[in-house]
Amino acid sequence: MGKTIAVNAGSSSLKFQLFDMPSERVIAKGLVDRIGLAEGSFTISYGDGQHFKLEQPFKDHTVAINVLLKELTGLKIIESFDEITGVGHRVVAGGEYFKDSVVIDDDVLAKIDELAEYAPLHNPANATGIRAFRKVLPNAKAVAVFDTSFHTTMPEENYLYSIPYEYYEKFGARRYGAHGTSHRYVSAKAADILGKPLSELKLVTLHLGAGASIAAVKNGESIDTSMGFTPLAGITMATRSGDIDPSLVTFLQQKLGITNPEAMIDILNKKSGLQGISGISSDMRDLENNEDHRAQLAIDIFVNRIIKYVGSYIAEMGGVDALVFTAGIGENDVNVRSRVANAFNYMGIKVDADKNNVRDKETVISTDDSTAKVLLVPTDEELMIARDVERLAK
Ligand SMILES: Nc1ncnc2c1ncn2[C@@H]1O[C@H](COP(=O)(O)OP(=O)(O)O)[C@@H](O)[C@H]1O
Ligand SMILES: CC(=O)OP(=O)(O)O
Ligand SMILES: [Mg+2]
Repeated sequence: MGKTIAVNAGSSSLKFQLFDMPSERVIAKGLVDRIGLAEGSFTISYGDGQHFKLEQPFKDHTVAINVLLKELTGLKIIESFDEITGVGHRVVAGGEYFKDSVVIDDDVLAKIDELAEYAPLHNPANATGIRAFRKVLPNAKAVAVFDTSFHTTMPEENYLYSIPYEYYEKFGARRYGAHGTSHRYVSAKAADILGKPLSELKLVTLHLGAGASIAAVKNGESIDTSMGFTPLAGITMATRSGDIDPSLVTFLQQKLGITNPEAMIDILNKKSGLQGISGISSDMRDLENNEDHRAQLAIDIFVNRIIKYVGSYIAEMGGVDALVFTAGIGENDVNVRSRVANAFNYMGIKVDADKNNVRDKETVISTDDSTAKVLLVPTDEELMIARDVERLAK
């Protein structure tokens, strides 16, 4: 019995939820945004709809965590740090080391550091978060929950690239995927909504946030997913290119006079995607209300890449029982959901326009006669993380 904090450290943000366990009651949740920039903000909601907001710069994750814990006691959300007995950390890349969540020790932390190249925007931030919490809460049980774990069931033919086999054996060069905790959560919820065992379902889960990925979940297992060796691959994202011809990397390096290959990968990670195509914004909300041709083109490309993956996963599984939309865009964007799902009208999948006119709510949005269900399931990675802390603390 105690309180568990689930931490989702991004490259420039820190999301968290504080749970009372094992009841799973959410005591507080919030976000530290724009870490490392001149203007940062910290918001927290707790109690019966109470809100707190602080605007100040956050130099790094350690500062963010210190402020977070100070405010939790200051606002009397907790009396003392000792009440927090568990800390669960989202870690994006677990490589081939981690098929499940683990209690964090020095060896685990060293491996998370070692895997920085497998998720350059995420693992270093995740490791910083782990170290900062260790300092402040040295007695709490710390657990790492990996985005890649859920995808370790992929068959060889889907996780291997068509490159010399020895590169996989020697260097671990393969597809690992990401967002697994979210794909796992929404798959289980989808089975509940459909009233059928997960072990008998063919699902395509669409995690469409700033980072975005699609998974083919067959009989409860991930059999394929759009992200690759790193979270740069797959569909178009907020600032990431998704799939491109790898020859473009060296071609553009030469054209742009870039000698450091990491600088080129940085462009593909941070200056591409919706931002790169539109030249306006990486945020779908800004693009939808903008009539500029390139804003609309960015959305068209985003939708087109999603449709290609969904179609290929339906073919790969030999059918589909449900398409499941989640994350920032998937939970809120009525247009993207209807454009993607209605692309499969030819096989009898249909979205009901009225039912689809919702945001952020667990619901069925397909017509009664649709040949597969279309679902909206808000994700909850933090709850899954807290549950794993509880499981491993025993
Ligand atoms: N009302 C909305 N309509 C369309 N897109 C939205 C809306 N609200 C949020 N989003 C999109 O969701 C994204 C953030 O999703 P989120 O799942 O929080 O991503 P991440 O965890 O990768 O930061 C934003 O970049 C924005 O494009
Ligand atoms: C893996 C990944 O892309 O995560 P996020 O969507 O949180 O950036
Ligand atoms: Mg996310």
